[in-house]
Formats: sequence, C-alpha cells, structure tokens
Amino acid sequence: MLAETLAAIRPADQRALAEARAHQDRLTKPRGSLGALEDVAIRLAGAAGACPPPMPSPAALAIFAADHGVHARGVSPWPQEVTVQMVANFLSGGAVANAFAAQAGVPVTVVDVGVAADLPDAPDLVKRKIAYGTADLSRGPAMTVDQAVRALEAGIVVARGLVAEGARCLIAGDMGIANTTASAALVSVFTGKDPAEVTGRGTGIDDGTHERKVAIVREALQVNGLMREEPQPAAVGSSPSEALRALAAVGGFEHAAIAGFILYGAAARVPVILDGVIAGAGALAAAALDPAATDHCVAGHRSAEPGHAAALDHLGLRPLIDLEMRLGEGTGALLAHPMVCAVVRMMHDVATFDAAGVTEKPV
Ligand SMILES: Cc1cc2ncn([C@H]3O[C@H](COP(=O)(O)O)[C@@H](O)[C@H]3O)c2cc1C
Ligand SMILES: O=C(O)c1cccnc1
Repeated sequence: MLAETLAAIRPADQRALAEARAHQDRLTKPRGSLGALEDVAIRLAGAAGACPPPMPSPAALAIFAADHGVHARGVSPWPQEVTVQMVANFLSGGAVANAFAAQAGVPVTVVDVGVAADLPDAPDLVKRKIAYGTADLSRGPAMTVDQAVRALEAGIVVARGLVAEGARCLIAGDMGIANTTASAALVSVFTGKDPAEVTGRGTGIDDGTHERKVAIVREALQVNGLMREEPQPAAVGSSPSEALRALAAVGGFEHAAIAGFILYGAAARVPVILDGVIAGAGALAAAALDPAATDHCVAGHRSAEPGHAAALDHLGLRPLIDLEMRLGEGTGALLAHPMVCAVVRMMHDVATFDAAGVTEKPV
C-alpha cells in the first residue's frame, strides 16, 4: 500500500502554476497586494493540476495519538496517562481542537496508532494500534521498520477513508505526551541540524530538564547510528529505505501515521494543511520518502518549538500564522483553514480587470 501510494504522487503541475500566476495578475487588485497569500493560491493550483484549484472544503481533521518509550527519561512534565485522557476528551468534544474544529466546521476523527492503554469503542475513534507505545528511542530503535510501515499505512488508510467520504482538504493533528522529543530527533536527522538547535521545551520544562532533553536527543541519534560527522551535510533521506530506517529509529507512531496521511493526500491531490512541530516532523519523513509530497502541503502555522522553524525552512514552506502557539492537536492548521479557503475562493470569484471594466495601472 505504501509503494502504491508513493507511485501515485506527482509533483506540482508547472502549467497550472504558470496559469495561476498569470490569473492572479489579471484579478482586480494591485499585483502582489495579497502578499504571501498569493503564493498559497498558486501553490494549490500546482498541487491540484488545475487553475483555479478546487475549493479545499470540506476539510477533515485526524488526530493521531500514541505514546513514547522515551517518556520514562523525564522529557515531559506530564504523566503518560494524559495521552489516553486527552483522547477521551477529544471524543467527548472537550479539547481546544474540538472548539477550533467546530468554529471551522471541520469534523474530528481520532486515531489510536499507539496509545499505551486500551480504548473503548467510540463513533469517531479509529483503532489502528501498532503497539502500546514505542520503545525508548534513546536506547535503540523506537519502532521496527515493519511497525513504522504499518503506522504509515494506518495514516494512508485514514486519509483514504476521509477523502472517500468527501474531504477535499486534510488536516493532521497529534496527541502524544513526550512527542516533542521524538519530533526534535526527527527534525535533527532529516535537516542535519544539531539537537541543541531543534530541541524545544514542549509543554514547558525548566532549563535543567531542557538540557537533559537535548542530551537525550543526541544520545538517540548516536545509539541509532544517525549521528553524522561535522560539519553535517543535509539530511538522511537520500534513499527511501534510509528515510524509513531513520523514521523507525527515532520517530513515534503518530509521526509515521502523519507521514502516511500526507503521502495519501499528495497521491490523491487533496491538499494537506500542516500543524506544528509534530506534523512538521512527519512532513519531513514524507518528503524524505518522496520530495514531491511537499508540493501538496500548506504550512498552517509556525509553532514556538525551534525544530518547527527548522523543519519548515528545510521543506521550503512559509507558515500562514505565527502566534507562538505550541499546542498541537491540529489547532494551528484549523485556524489556517479559512484563510486557505479564502484564497481559493478568490481565484474562483474575483473579477479580472477586463471583465469588471476596471482600468489597469498604465505600464
Ligand atoms: C493537557 C494537554 C493537552 C495537549 N494537547 C496537545 N498536547 C501536546 O503536548 C504534547 C507534547 O509535549 P511534550 O513533548 O512536552 O510532552 C503532545 O501530546 C502534544 O500533542 C498536549 C499536552 C497536554 C499536557
Ligand atoms: O508544535 C507543536 O505542535 C507542539 C509544541 C509543543 C507541544 N505540543 C505541540
């Protein structure tokens, strides 16, 4: 299924990109007046292979939940049970993601890909548990390659189901106590940046804990044979099998599932709005498996985690919103969704200078 999805991915369509650029310049507004939003409209046309691109609506949010063996090393101030407790909270509609999703008119699906507890059945819960949490990435591989592939395929299956039900925009969220540690390790591995530059404070840790978290990320890279010589060249991921091995070594089940979710969106030409550092790390893994996947992504926001900026830089994505948020769950992407819809609607609805009889600026 992974191979099939990868084989279906096409990069941005150059003709649609050119057409969208030309169309933007004919609309009744001064050229460039919508700033970076113009690039989003052009990007979506390239991704869809059509100008104007289809409306990215309705959207669907999938929150991928999993636990992390590295939690045992004290990298998060929160107990591990908060993961399963928050899953229950998402399912009863009580989390920030539910409020933002309700505001944006986006349905929420929760996917258990590796929570360290059993969950009762619920209408909006998809059960695809690979294991009861990953192994500790600072002592050896967090997942086997087979587990990573199964998590990727869980993301593919969920995206495929949502698109089959009519979703025309995919939003990936995450829940997993300690997952900013795995995110930092993935960002370091895929961007070639030092752990000290990309490891943040997650839900909020003091200086001493942060110092230990950086050391644990470094240890994870060393133990898993992912530390390169100085100066570090760009990124693991020169081959898909190397990318898969790196994802399995230091990722989480939710990172792998988010990567699969992105790959399916790219294959189906349904745009994916990325959230914070966890989704960003998943997007790096997806890009290492097929660089063309990034053409189908929009960066919803930039989180306060330093690794997120590094991930977005590496992917060449500019975030739409930058409000120092650091929550995850898909919250930043949900806020960006109406903006993405607005720019696509503009491509459909705004009159050209010719059609509206508005005089263009003399050249
Ligand atoms: C109540 C609560 C709700 C959350 N929603 C998302 N996260 C976010 O914080 C966690 C990552 O941070 P760290 O690596 O520091 O543990 C993830 O679960 C992420 O989704 C939450 C965290 C908490 C505590
Ligand atoms: O960037 C994020 O999404 C994030 C940051 C801190 C904690 N949880 C999520």
